[in-house]
Amino acid sequence: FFHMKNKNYGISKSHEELLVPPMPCRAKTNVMFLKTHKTGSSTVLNIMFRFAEKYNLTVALPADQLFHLGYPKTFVAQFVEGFETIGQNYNIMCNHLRFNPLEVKRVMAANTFYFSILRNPIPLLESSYVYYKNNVPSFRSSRNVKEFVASPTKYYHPADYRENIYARNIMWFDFGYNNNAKDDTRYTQAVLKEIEQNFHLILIADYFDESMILLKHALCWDLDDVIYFKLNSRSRDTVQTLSPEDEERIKAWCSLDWKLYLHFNQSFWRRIEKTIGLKVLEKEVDNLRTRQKELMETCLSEQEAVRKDQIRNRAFLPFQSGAADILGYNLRQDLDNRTMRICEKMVRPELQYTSYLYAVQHPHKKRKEV
Ligand SMILES: Nc1ncnc2c1ncn2[C@@H]1O[C@H](COP(=O)(O)OS(=O)(=O)O)[C@@H](OP(=O)(O)O)[C@H]1O
Repeated sequence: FFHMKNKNYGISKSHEELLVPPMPCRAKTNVMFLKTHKTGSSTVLNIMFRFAEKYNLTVALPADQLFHLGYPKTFVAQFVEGFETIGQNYNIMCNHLRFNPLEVKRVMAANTFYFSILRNPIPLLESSYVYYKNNVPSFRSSRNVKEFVASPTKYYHPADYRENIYARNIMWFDFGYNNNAKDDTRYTQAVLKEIEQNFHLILIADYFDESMILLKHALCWDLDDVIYFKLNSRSRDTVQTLSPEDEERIKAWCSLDWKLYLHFNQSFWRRIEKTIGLKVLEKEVDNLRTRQKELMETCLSEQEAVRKDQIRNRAFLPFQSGAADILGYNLRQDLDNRTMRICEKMVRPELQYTSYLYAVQHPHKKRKEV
């Protein structure tokens, strides 16, 4: 896995790069991704699964018929298929789980790289509302997201805390903390510090391409490893609009997530400045988008995601939920076998990919039914 860290920069090098000779680095293959909800995390999971396949890595997959690692229960090692025999020898872990560092460390090697992704809590709550409309009591009992955020306590009751996790500070919850905790500075500072200690990198979904470049550098991966097609997005007509007042209400209602987001958004940009710099970032983001466009032209019949009822092959139909129309892709039918394999991986939704890898890694177990 050795290659030069700067090999994808192209011909024109920045002043800084010429002064600092590129350091050889080794691609990290022990990686844990905390998959947060409605943050672009299915797109990241697809990147992780493709990397795992490329290098024949062992993935810590959910046991038996589950598609998540025990979520919303706090993670324990027994949620991983084969843990009793495989022990602390997994390379990749990226299915949904509620973070619990000591138990995750029982599964992942000591030199594992930990990262996660956050999204602005305002579009996140709207996305969550539409997606979990039928599952979450406080969403079910309100007419739309505007009505919910106008007076959340009218719909959000302590008796339903467990079912209501998607309605308040969901990222805080995914990281393993109490999403109904009092927003007290000493407490939030302590949590932020703990997350900083547990994770090597926190990405920001609102700057997804910049995040992929930072990830590529941190992991010493190739550009092609972080090329993606956007997965799990909604048709525009299932997105509900929010006013500036609604946005302020969400910041107050999800204040723990808001603090989390502000903190790591700042450290994300500081990290970029300190490592690759904005100039290199911009150039690499351009490269990523060019490569992504090329691959979309190669792989797809339509050059974009299509609505659920337009997806021809049901094997590529993403899981549908709530009031959302989750988009997917149609592959071109004239692809040669090798290209077809590459393209299939790019568009394979989370559940189908989890089931497929499970069948490959645990051939004697019953396949997960999607
Ligand atoms: N590349 C990229 N850039 C920006 N945003 C992206 C990207 N990929 C996915 N998304 C958006 O993320 C939302 C889906 O998130 P998840 O995949 O984490 O959802 S899930 O919890 O696994 O169901 C979903 O948001 P909404 O469309 O607002 O619902 C996706 O559109």
